[in-house]
Amino acid sequence: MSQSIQFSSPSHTPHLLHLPHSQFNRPLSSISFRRFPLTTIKYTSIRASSSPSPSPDLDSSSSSSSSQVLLSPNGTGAVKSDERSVVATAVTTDTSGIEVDTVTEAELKENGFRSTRRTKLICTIGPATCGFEQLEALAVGGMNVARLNMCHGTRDWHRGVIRSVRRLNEEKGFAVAIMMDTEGSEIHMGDLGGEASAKAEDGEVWTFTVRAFDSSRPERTISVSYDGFAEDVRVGDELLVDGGMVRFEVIEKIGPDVKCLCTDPGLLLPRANLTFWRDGSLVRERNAMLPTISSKDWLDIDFGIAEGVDFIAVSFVKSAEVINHLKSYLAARSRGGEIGVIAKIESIDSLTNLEEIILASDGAMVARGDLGAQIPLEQVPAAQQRIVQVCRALNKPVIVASQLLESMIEYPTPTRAEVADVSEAVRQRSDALMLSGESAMGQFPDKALTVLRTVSLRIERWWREEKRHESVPLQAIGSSFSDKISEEICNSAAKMANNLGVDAVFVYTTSGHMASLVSRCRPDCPIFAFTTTTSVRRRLNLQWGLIPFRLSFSDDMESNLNKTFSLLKSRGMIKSGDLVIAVSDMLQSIQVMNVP
Ligand SMILES: Nc1ncnc2c1ncn2[C@@H]1O[C@H](COP(=O)(O)OP(=O)(O)O)[C@@H](O)[C@H]1O
Ligand SMILES: C=C(OP(=O)(O)O)C(=O)O
Ligand SMILES: [K+]
Ligand SMILES: [Mg+2]
Repeated sequence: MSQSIQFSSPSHTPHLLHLPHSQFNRPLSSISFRRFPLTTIKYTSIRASSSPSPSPDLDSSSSSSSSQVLLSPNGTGAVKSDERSVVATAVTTDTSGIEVDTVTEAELKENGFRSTRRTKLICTIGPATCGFEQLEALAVGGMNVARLNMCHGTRDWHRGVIRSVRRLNEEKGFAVAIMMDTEGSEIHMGDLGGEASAKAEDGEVWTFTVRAFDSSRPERTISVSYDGFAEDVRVGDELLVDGGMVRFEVIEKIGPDVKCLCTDPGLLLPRANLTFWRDGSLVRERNAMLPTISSKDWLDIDFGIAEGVDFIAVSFVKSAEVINHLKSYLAARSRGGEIGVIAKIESIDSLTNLEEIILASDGAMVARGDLGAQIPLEQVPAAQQRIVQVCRALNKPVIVASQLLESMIEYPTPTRAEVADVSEAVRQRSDALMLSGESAMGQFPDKALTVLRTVSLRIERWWREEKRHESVPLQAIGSSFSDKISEEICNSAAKMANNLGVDAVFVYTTSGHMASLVSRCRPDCPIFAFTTTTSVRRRLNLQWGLIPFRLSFSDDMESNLNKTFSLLKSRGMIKSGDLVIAVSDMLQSIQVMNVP
């Protein structure tokens, strides 16, 4: 038997209360069935109530699916190494209509709902991880999103990776999303003529030049991407490579060549970012002249649209304007709202305009690599906390990125300080953590991912054991009345979930919005998000606590629940007696019930 609260309007005939049904007639503990008063609130529109059968996703991964197909996500929890052997196959059973990746299935069966990982994991794909088997190992290890940094590699190379990830999703039932990260027009070094790195020693004089090389790179010479470089720098400026990992002082300018003395030695990596400082401040005039999205970036964006990426992360965002521009560009060229725009917060301007940028975006990234080159390092932790809080308040997913496990590029074990940094990001309840060089070109990509996964799980459990339910009041964000109702429903459902100790919140959502509202509350239990399209399912894979499933459903909640229970039960992913709260954005309702 279920207990429900429902909101309805005169223009919409709700399915009233969910009366006991043959499938729901287990008494809910000792509480006798009682109808909650039906709250009738007048408003003109109920989102999605008029479109109970959303158009099917055109994505190839869904084309073979029947209307009953239910897909479960990957990487929601820990994967023991001995499970890897069983993980390889997607299970498709025509009779039951279920398709599910065995990682999630095994996880839910063995450890129950509580053990699922809430913090999402992003891996930058590079030479160390671009093969199909390597990508599969990452998916099995918990990768929710694969990031492609357009600063590196050719479009053909990126296309190969995108197609491999898509194939992995189709063949193994994963829901790994793809995030394309733009190069941006910031100044960076050339590609070192094919060398993996170059060592700059203390006291050496190097030449930074805008000249192109005909053949191989002359010794101690670095090409620079920006034509105005030699004109803009001055003798005495400090040149920071890769956010200060290596430092030089400008000592002489000779036409297109700039002679620089190495003051902090280190490894120069291909296409590393360059910033310059004068009298203790970042030189920014030059940046203001350059477009946030360069002409090369626009071509990459067209490529991303054509290849169907799920997110575009925009480097060096300065204002909301560029985000709005890109969003209208995408709306005109890709199927409605299918590509999420992530603002990378990595410049002083982006901090100044933080709220408006985040409001305009579909999410943000704390891009600590470049941010740490633009503001003093000791200010980065406070900036991180502020960005995470603003994203939470405005209900946008937030990614903490760069150097989380930097030492694991070379070593199989992280430093204690790195573990503490990962823990802090998890404790701040950020949606996702990101690996960069650790997974792109490091020696231990799978181990680095395992560290993120195990540390996330442990810190999340610790949080729950300490019963640190969120006491932070969440500001109201909905603009329409219908949105406000959805928000109140999700806030209440999350609170009820914590107070009643339910096993899971089920959310039925066509656009994904309702699921993100539940995620925003960071409830104690996992959130099963049922959505009708594979593209929404993949995008939800970036958000905290959401286990996104694809399922075709109607606006009849009782039949949706029946269908979900029987599909999940038949695969052993839930069991009779589990306590569930269900919310839906078609019928704005909250129901509490035991799984029959
Ligand atoms: N697609 C790629 N091809 C080759 N190398 C890559 C690729 N993506 C990332 N890398 C390597 O991984 C390093 C870390 O990645 P990332 O942090 O995304 O780039 P960056 O250091 O340029 O900001 C890069 O410096 C580069 O050496
Ligand atoms: C994630 C970042 O951007 P990129 O790796 O593209 O420089 C960063 O600067 O931290
Ligand atoms: K980039
Ligand atoms: Mg950056």
